[in-house]
Amino acid sequence: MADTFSLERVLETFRSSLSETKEVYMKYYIAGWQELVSFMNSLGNVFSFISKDVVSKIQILENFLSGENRSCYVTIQSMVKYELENELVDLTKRGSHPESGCRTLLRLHRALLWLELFLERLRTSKEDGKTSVMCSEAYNESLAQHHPWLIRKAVGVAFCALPGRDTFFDVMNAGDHTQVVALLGESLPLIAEVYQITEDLYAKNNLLELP
Ligand SMILES: CCCCCCCC/C=C\CCCCCCCC(=O)N[C@@H](COP(=O)(O)O)[C@H](O)/C=C/CCCCCCCCCCCCC
Repeated sequence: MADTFSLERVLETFRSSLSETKEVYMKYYIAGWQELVSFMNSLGNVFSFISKDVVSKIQILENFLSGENRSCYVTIQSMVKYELENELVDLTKRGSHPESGCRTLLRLHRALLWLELFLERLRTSKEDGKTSVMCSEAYNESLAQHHPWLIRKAVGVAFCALPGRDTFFDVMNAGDHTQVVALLGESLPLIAEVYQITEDLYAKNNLLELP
C-alpha cells in the first residue's frame, strides 16, 4: 500500500474486485478498505478507535485469505458457501465461531453503505457544505442502526473533528475539485454495485443480522 492516499486507487481496487461473473474478489475488497484506512489515518488520532476496528477486521479476513483454506476465500461468494456448508458461522448468537469471515465482512459491508452515502453527499455538495453533517447523515442512515449508544456518541464527537470539504477534496489527490467530482461520479456506481451484490448474497442466505 502506498503512503499517500489516492481516490483513483480506491476506484481501481473496487473495479478489480468484480469478476466477469460479478463475484467479488476478497483480495481487492480488502485492498479497498486498506486504502480507506490510510485516508482515515491521515485525519488524526481522534479517528484511531475507528481505524483500529477496521484494521482488526481486515486482519481477520487476511488470515483466512492466507490460511490453509485460502482457496475457499477467493471471493465473497466462495467464502459464504464454504463457511455455511461447514457450519463455520454463528448464526443467531456468538458461540464457537465468533470471528467467522461472514460476520467480519458483514461489518465492513455495512460500512460500505455509509461510504457510498457519504461520498454521494460529498459529490453533490456545494462549496459551503459541511463534511461533519454529510458524514453524520450518512452514518445515521446506515451504520448507526447497528451501533450501541456509546459508539454512536463517540462517533458523533469524532465527526466534529473532520476537516472541511476543501481539505477532503485535496487529500483525495485526484486533481482539482471538478476532477474529484468526476472521479467520485465514476467510483460511486462501482462501490454501489459491490455493495448490492454483497447485500443480495447475504440476504439470500439470511446473513444480514449475524451476531
Ligand atoms: C474516498 C475517500 C473519502 C472518504 C474516506 C473515508 C475513509 C473511511 C474509512 C473507514 C470508514 C469506517 C469504517 C467503520 C467500520 C465499522 C465496523 C463496525 O461497525 N464495527 C463495530 C461492530 O463490530 P463488532 O463489535 O461487531 O466486531 C464496532 O463496534 C465499531 C467500532 C468503532 C466505531 C466505528 C464507527 C464507524 C463510523 C463510520 C464513519 C467513519 C468516519 C471517517 C471519516 C473519514
